[in-house]
Amino acid sequence: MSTQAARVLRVALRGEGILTSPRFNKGTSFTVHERKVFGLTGRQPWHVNTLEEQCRRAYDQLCTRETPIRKNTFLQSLKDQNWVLYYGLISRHLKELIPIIYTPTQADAIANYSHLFRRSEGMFLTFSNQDSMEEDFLEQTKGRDIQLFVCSDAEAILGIGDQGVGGIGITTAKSAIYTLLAGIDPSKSLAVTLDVGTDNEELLKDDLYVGWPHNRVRGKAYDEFIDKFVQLIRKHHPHSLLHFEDFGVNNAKRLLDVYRDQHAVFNDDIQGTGAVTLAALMSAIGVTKSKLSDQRILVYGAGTAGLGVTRQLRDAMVQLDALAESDANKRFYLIDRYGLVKESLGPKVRGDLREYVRPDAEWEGVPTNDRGEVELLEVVKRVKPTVMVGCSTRGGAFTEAVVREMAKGTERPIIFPLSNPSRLAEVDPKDANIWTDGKALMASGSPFPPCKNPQGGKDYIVAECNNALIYPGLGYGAMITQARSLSDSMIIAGAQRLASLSPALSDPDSALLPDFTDAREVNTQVAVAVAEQAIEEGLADVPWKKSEVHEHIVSGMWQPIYADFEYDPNGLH
Ligand SMILES: NC(=O)C1=CN([C@@H]2O[C@H](COP(=O)(O)OP(=O)(O)OC[C@H]3O[C@@H](n4cnc5c(N)ncnc54)[C@H](O)[C@@H]3O)[C@@H](O)[C@H]2O)C=CC1
Ligand SMILES: CC(=O)C(=O)O
Ligand SMILES: [Mg+2]
Repeated sequence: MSTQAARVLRVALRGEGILTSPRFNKGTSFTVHERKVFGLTGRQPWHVNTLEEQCRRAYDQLCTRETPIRKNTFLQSLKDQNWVLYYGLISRHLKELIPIIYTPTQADAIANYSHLFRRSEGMFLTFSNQDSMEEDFLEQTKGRDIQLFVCSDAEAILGIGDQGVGGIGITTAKSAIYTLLAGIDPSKSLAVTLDVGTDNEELLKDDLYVGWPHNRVRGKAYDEFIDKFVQLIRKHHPHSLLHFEDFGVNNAKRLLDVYRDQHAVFNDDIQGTGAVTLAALMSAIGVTKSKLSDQRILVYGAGTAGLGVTRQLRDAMVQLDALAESDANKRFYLIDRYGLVKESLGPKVRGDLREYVRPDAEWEGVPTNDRGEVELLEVVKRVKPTVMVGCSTRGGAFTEAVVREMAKGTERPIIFPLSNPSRLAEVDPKDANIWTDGKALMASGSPFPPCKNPQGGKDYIVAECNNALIYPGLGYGAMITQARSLSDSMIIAGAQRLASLSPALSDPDSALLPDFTDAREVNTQVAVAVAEQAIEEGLADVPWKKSEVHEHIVSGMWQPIYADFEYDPNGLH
């Protein structure tokens, strides 16, 4: 039982004020005593409901909404009304409802943000208003103990690209996942959209677009705007964690590198995706009984996530298999929109991919397309990859020919189509399962149904390899220890802990990662590993021994349970 059940909060709001505050509203669950004290007796029907009853009613209402996007809108509206009920309901139906509030459905909600708009949530910092940025920032944060900022400039939302101000929908979703899976108190986190304009012509043409209708600001002016925001966080919330989400490929890694020595910052698409993919791969090589450094890894889509995955796997080969970094780099074959990343592409290749550029000599005699590029199928034929990871946003790119070719070169092809939402997955796991005769070991970015075993026997559960399975724990482990930074070793510790929880460890025919039904327990374990590592490395700012970490992690988690309220004019509001 949570310690929070017996919590008493002193609250300054009364009447309509408390009923319209999603943080404090309990709807029909206000007690008779609270109704008297807070002026609610005449504002509520007579019956006092339990949270359980409220959840049943809300679930019945949700079930009348027939499409995922209508369910998403219903849940958003519930979140605007009552946080405990919203989180309580989703916690009771985690596996069913995470795809509604997160990928894949949230992608549609974001793409239609200006048309679905009812009420704003989070903080909107707009380029054209930057002269008053500090004032606007303090309006929402002054006196609040904000421990987590989740921000996006919305240039690369999931796989659906530039979504302008609609990108607030990814930061609110990622914040909600922090609460659901790592118990972050929703009053202590803030979702922020950094509206620097958009290059999405559809949005710019739309007269209902609610963001700043201007082309994306870039270069020095962009950097100064972002810096202004980061310096506000450093000044007013020095111990908070700053989570970057879905920035464009030219900014994501660059901003992480600029700020990681100044503040505890985390880029989910780079570090979270890298960590969850490392865990899935460790689990897969447990099945194939091989080492990380034995793999030939093809990464299709060398953008933010592709590079994040490559670096994380490379660093793990160095740290866990004692490979020299230059040798580890050679285990990777990167493909982007211009084909294989190789020497003769010259300046077409982004600077941060340099370490993985393949020498031209290695590709002499290999057929190229009209533009002289080496395409995916030819790379597969030549390299015989043991692992193929997709982060390209190209739905269906792992064709039947590609997958069958891969299966010729390796006994158990490891195939991770990570692009979101579901329609952008590089291959539907059901097809890859058939084309490999059930041999493929798979994990996907969005949820997919289990695959039938072509030989009969039990279905193959496709693990959901989404950073949401690990980032809440990575972030919470850093936050609770007030770590000065989220180090690479803390991330590897989290990934190893996640891999140790894989069902495939005890049964090689099972999923490569734990199921999302268990995602809260999984993230708790990840947070413990991260916090222990922070203490070990001297990065933590708490006087705990490692043996005390678990207790602190669990007792620090917010639970969707109603506290008892007392009225206090100087209390919370
Ligand atoms: N499963 C997970 O946890 C995560 C999944 N993702 C997904 O990965 C995908 C990519 O995301 P980001 O890296 O943030 O985007 P990004 O835009 O930085 O990267 C996409 C890369 O794919 C390349 N690309 C485009 N067309 C291609 C083609 N035909 N062949 C090869 N490469 C091609 C682009 O040039 C770019 O470098 C998205 O669908 C996103 O939802 C991203 C983060 C986490
Ligand atoms: C999962 C995630 O972070 C993405 O698709 O961008
Ligand atoms: Mg993302």
